[in-house]
Amino acid sequence: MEAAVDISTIPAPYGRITVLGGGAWGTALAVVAARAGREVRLWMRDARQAEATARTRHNPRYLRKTALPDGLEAMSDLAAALAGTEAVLLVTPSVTVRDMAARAAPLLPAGVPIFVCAKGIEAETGLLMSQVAEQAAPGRPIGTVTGPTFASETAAGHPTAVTVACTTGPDVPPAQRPAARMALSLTTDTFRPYVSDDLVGVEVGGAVKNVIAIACGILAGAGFGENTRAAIITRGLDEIKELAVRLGGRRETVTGLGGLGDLMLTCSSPQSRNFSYGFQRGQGVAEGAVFDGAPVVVEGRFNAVTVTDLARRLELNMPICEMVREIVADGRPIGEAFAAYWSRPLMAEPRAMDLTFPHPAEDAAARRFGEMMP
Ligand SMILES: NC(=O)C1=CN([C@@H]2O[C@H](COP(=O)(O)OP(=O)(O)OC[C@H]3O[C@@H](n4cnc5c(N)ncnc54)[C@H](OP(=O)(O)O)[C@@H]3O)[C@@H](O)[C@H]2O)C=CC1
Ligand SMILES: O=C(CO)COP(=O)(O)O
Repeated sequence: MEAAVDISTIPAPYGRITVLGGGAWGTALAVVAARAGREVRLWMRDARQAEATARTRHNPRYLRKTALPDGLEAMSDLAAALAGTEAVLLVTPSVTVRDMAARAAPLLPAGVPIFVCAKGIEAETGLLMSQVAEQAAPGRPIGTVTGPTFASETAAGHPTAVTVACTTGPDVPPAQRPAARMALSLTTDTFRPYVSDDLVGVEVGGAVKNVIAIACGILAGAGFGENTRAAIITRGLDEIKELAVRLGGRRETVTGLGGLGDLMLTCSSPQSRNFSYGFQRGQGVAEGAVFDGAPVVVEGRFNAVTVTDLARRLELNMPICEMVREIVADGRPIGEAFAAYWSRPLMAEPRAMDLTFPHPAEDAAARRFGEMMP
């Protein structure tokens, strides 16, 4: 006989969810939540875009082919979007998270959780996105939904898995914890969330992988193949792990969906804006001419600086992120920056062995890469 399920252990999904940000990922998450049976309000800052979305049932600017399901309402009035909501997904670029959370806070009752889905680290403070939201909208659980998720594939119904993590009060039973409730609230036949209690670990993965993806893009654009990509992904994972652990996250979280999963996706697909930005730079396209000058959200370009600022403060060695910073922020020629990265002293894997030797072919590397890369 099958064991009876104790229904007190099953989380209650949220009834109404508000998504702040009508870009590609905000629209995709709103579609997922509506498909999962939630009543969804999708807030976008542009009134004309919201009106057209509501009228045509398609977002005219992002994921244009995706028909919006019943139960999803688009609007530009922030107070109306947040009225009566039970949980918020904040899905605007990382530089806007503090402002958006502060605008939402007075319109949200205490206790309504905010899940920040932007990937990054704040420039002025070195804080993770959940920590930024916690400061700007205190008095509520703060979490994230993250993982290897291209918006267009999620919206098209490709099987997609994410990690959901959230702060929780000490006495909250497992089924009432916001991460579990949000995971259930977003579950559909094709969208499968996992729950994590390591918010720091999953967020560090999301912030740093975009910088590593730029490095992979640059090297692919310069003509290097899969050996090089695998090396950068693996050494990039090591940088993510070091930062996550230093900030209080757990080592094993880094090999989950929000770490290795997202790193693999972003580092190996031209669909990624970060990879694609890097690819164009690696082919010799000048900084201002990438994406023909269009204002595309490339989080890693900005976060190469925020991540390395934080690493420097923590005295943590993150050489791939430093190389990307030199190229995208300091304007160092790619060949020179890569040669310097590649011909650093030889060392041990793992870092704990603490072993280094001078690189015997440093000058040859500088000549080779300096000649063949822009
Ligand atoms: N796209 C993806 O596959 C995924 C993206 N993410 C993350 O989600 C975040 C958002 O990315 P994504 O949706 O793809 O980006 P998009 O460029 O597709 O959309 C950005 C959205 O944010 C809005 N926005 C920009 N600035 C502001 C502001 N100051 N105040 C309010 N709204 C603003 C834009 O409005 P407008 O159109 O009016 O400019 C637009 O609706 C990023 O951190 C990204 O890394 C995470 C997982 C997957
Ligand atoms: O975060 C993403 C996939 O998980 C989207 O990556 P890009 O921002 O590089 O397109």
